[in-house]
Amino acid sequence: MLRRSLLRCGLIRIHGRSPAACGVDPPHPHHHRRRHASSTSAVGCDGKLKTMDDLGGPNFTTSLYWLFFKGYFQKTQQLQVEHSKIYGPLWKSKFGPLVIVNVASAELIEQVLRQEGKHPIRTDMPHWRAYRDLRNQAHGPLTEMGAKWQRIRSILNPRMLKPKHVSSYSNTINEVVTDFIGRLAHLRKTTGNGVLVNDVTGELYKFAFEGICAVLFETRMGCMSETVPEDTEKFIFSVGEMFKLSHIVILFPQKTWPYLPFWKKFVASWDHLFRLAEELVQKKVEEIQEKVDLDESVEGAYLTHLLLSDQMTLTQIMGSITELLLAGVDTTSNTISWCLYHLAKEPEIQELLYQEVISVCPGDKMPTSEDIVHMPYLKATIRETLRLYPVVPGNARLVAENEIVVGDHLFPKKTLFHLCHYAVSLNEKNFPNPHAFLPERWLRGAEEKSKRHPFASVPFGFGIRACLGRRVAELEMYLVVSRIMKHYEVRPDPAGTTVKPITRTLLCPAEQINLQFLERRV
Ligand code: HEM
Repeated sequence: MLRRSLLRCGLIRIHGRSPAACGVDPPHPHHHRRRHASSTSAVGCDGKLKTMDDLGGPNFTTSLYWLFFKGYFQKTQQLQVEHSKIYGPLWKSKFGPLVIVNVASAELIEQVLRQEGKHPIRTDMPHWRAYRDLRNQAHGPLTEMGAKWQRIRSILNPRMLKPKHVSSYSNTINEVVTDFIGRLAHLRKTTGNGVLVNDVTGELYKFAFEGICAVLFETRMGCMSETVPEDTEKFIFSVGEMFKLSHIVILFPQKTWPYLPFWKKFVASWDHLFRLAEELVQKKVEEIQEKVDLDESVEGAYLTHLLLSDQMTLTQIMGSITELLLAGVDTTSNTISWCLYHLAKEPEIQELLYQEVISVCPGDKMPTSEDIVHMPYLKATIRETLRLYPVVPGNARLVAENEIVVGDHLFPKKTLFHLCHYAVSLNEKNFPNPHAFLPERWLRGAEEKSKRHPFASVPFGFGIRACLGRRVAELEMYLVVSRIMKHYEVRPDPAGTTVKPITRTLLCPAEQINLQFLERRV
């Protein structure tokens, strides 16, 4: 039950594909013999396939012992590493009737991902869906499934992923970055003896929230000002509350939810999220209507496009926009926090970044997405951050419709896979000296890069259900990190605190990150 809840709160997918379509013949009833091995398979032509029963791994008691006695409950990313050392790249964890197959090698992860069906489905997320059913709200890209999910993605994808559209968000994001740099200056002066900024992750959370709202709603929320507007505070609080309660609600059987006190709070948090989204969408509708009435041309970015394109109802737009917002704040802000935390310890890397940024954008010139193309070291730095701290450290998939071959094992329908991205991207076979922060790994021509398995680090996922916000997130990260490097030399907290990662669905800093920002003398 507990593990099921952890997985449900994570990123579970259900996908199906006919055996022929995924290059796997139907198994022989007695001898599971594979005829068309996939390109990455370790099984020879005559190799007999093993079954789930042949797979090793901890039983329920052992798993509980690791989680609660050995203290890995909040370090499940590290549990991937420890268990893969004991059991190898493929093992099963049993939680009562629930069996999870852990996959911890780049080759095997590729095999699972390449057998993805036409409509991969994330976990049924019954608690999130139950709220939407209760309030007649629409599902968005995170919670929708099947053909309906595909339709949503086909509408949302172009303006989120196509480079020409994404680059048009540079100015909007740069405005938010300008305000963030101003906020850093203010915090240093008022609370940090002229240099220190406390809780950089919290500040970056507001930055990421403001940035994604500016892109999605084309509206500034005021998170960068000294006093954050009450409605915005409440929105941020409701997101946190909803995520926190999600973990609790899912522990109980669905039929008991209406009687649970925290179910009411959970519903109230969602109500607030949808209410604010509704207000913002409504405001935009009125703005557009006014312009239309005055015969003025209507220009705008994401939301305006969705409203004008008429492909979704207002309710559907709200459902999708709310979910984009939920997926797009903690992920980006945690990654930028980790990046700055590491850079603070690496003055030489900062110097290289600084030189790169000022050579492409001298003086007051703000970087655009076209400028970023000429900043390979910046891109490599963000990429290395995502390797060392994959915000989604483990991604799960439930193969619902057909049997699946992974390595030399044949798994039955409805097998739940847990893809151990953290263990793989920190394995020295894939990345020598894996704990070192080495952006060079990602530079074109790096010898190591050319030999590396393409699935050794896939921080945004892979395939048709991969991250919808990847391009926007990258742009936000490039713009904010490059401009911080231009203005400041970042140094560690003088208190010398070491911050370790923990898993709260996402990979988060276990403690507050405080950093010094020393003004660059130009
Ligand atoms: C550093 C930032 C980010 C990282 C590392 C990240 C990573 C991921 C990962 C690993 C997935 C699951 C992919 C899979 O299952 O294969 C995902 C899904 C998703 N992400 Fe992101 N993400 C980030 C930022 C964003 C942003 C800014 C947005 C919104 C604008 C966003 C929206 C989504 C959505 C909607 C999904 C679900 C897609 C679907 O199920 O169709 N993400 N993300």
